[in-house]
Amino acid sequence: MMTTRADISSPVLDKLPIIDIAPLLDDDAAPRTRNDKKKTAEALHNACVNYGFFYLNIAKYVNPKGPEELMRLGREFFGLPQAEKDKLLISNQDYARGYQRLKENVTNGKADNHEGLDFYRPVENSDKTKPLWGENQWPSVPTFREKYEDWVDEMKKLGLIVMEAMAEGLGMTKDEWEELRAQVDDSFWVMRVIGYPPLPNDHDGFSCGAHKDYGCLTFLYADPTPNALQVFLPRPGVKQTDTSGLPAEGAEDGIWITADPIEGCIVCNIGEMWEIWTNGLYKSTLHRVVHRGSNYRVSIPFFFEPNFDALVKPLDAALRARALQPTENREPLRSPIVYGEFLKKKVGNNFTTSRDRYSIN
Ligand SMILES: N=C(N)NCCCC[C@H](N)C(=O)O
Ligand SMILES: O=C(O)CCC(=O)C(=O)O
Ligand SMILES: [Fe+2]
Repeated sequence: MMTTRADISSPVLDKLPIIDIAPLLDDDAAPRTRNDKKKTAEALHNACVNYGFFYLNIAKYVNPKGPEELMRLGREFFGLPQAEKDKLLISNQDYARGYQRLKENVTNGKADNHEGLDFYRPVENSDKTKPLWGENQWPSVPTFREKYEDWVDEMKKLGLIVMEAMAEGLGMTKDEWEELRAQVDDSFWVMRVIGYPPLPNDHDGFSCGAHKDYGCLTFLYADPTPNALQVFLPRPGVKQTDTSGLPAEGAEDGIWITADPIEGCIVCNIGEMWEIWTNGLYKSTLHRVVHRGSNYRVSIPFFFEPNFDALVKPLDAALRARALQPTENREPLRSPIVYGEFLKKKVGNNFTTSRDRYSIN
């Protein structure tokens, strides 16, 4: 079952896979059910090896009315007068939790053409002078908080469901899964509500520059706007037509494909922690947002991340797979990191306003 990156010059692989999570929701231990779960786990494994980006059909898991309502509430917030939104500025708290004005986010050193509202896992003994340790700032839009908190609960549970299936797909034993589970069972999750006006001056710049997500699994619910989210698929020998959005480390040959919303599905991609856990077998995929349409786009990514204190290092199951490869193809062993420390560095680089607070030069 263990495969390496497949030949992605095949045109069929330009289409991101769609994986139905329904078999993972069934508690029935009947052999048939087990087999369906196994197939789903294998599909996740292949999607992670070949793309790092895929759709999860969650129609059996959430009532579509839920996320539609989140979208409506998000739009209502972004539609408020600037002074109202500014009451929730991240500078009131820990320079992470709260509202960020248009172009306050930075990616690859350039301002992103979006505004956003970020929430993190609440912490005990909150202290707004400590990076990431402040309090969430909820808008006064009626029912906003309760509806979004419901979504957080649903997405946290979904995170564990998908993680367990991925553990199976990677060939982990029950004990190995328990060990991994203990690193993600108190997820230091992040939820963003992002508002994207059209790009100014004939589509200058990026709505969000090319990046990898930081943690484990991103679950993205977006409005139906097409051609906004783009995913980079490396393809040796195929020169990109548009290199401008790429950071240097990812400046390899390949193509950008769009990941347009599909009804009943969320877009899912894996973050850098999966890259470390699998020692590079699963690549965290570069993506960016280039919103050239004339509407105001809203997206709601939920980042299911490891626990703040999780020590993330290559998993034995990934090292077993690595041992099967010819020596010359083996990736060097990744260094362990503590997720929370890694996150602090990332967030410190994220805003024009936060660098001093996070001791970034
Ligand atoms: N996990 C989060 N918050 N993801 C948002 C990533 C957007 C890229 C970011 N400005 C960067 O430069 O890394
Ligand atoms: O808005 C989107 O479609 C993606 C946003 C994103 O990649 C992020 O916030 O990390
Ligand atoms: Fe992202």
